Amino acid sequence: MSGKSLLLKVILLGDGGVGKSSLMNRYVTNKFDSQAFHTIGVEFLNRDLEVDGRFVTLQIWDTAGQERFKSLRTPFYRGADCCLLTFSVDDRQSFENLSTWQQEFVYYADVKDPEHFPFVVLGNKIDKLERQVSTEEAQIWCLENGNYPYLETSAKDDTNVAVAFEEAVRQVLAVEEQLEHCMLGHTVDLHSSSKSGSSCC
Ligand SMILES: Nc1nc2c(ncn2[C@@H]2O[C@H](COP(=O)(O)OP(=O)(O)OP(=O)(O)O)[C@@H](O)[C@H]2O)c(=O)[nH]1
Ligand SMILES: [Mg+2]
Repeated sequence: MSGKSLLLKVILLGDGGVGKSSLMNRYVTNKFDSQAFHTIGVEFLNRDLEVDGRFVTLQIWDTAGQERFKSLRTPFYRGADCCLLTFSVDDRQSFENLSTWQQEFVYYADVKDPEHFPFVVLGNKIDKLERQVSTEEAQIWCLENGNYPYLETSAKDDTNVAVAFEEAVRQVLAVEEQLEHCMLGHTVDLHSSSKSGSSCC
């Protein structure tokens, strides 16, 4: 087990009102406000956690989903280690906008290798009785758009909230491990006469 704490920046994106601030506040302060105000620009909170023996400080960046705040949020995308694409299961439009959010993130964060970037998709407000998006179609979207993990959450009931942030950490650590593995592979190649090497990078 490594004693060093890793600082990871995760960013919550998605339409206004889907529950991004509520998820962050539930996770960090264990509070829920049924009449939360829209976010203006960005806010962030930190939380320390341990995942699979690694100590991590999670820096959670909560962004304003409303279109009029676009120029206030996009400068903060750079340097994010993971992006949580969030929609609300009772709001079909917020689900249909996931691709737009994904593209906006890749563009403004200047992601060099979008295919391997760790996105996690969250379907929030599963405590609501009337859904407009089924679990199956959300899973299909995730499968077809990059094989992203999909989690259904409720910031109100505290369902899967910690699991969602832990999954974000796992995704980042998995990419990091893959990179380390590739670098090791290349080191071995330098001393090898064989042309066959690791192809994972
Ligand atoms: N029933 C239910 N309501 C929720 C849940 N999460 C958030 N809400 C409510 O939905 C509304 C919007 O939540 P916010 O967390 O402010 O949404 P947001 O995504 O941060 O919105 P912007 O800041 O405008 O981007 C608030 O009234 C919350 O109380 C949830 O899991 N279940
Ligand atoms: Mg907000």
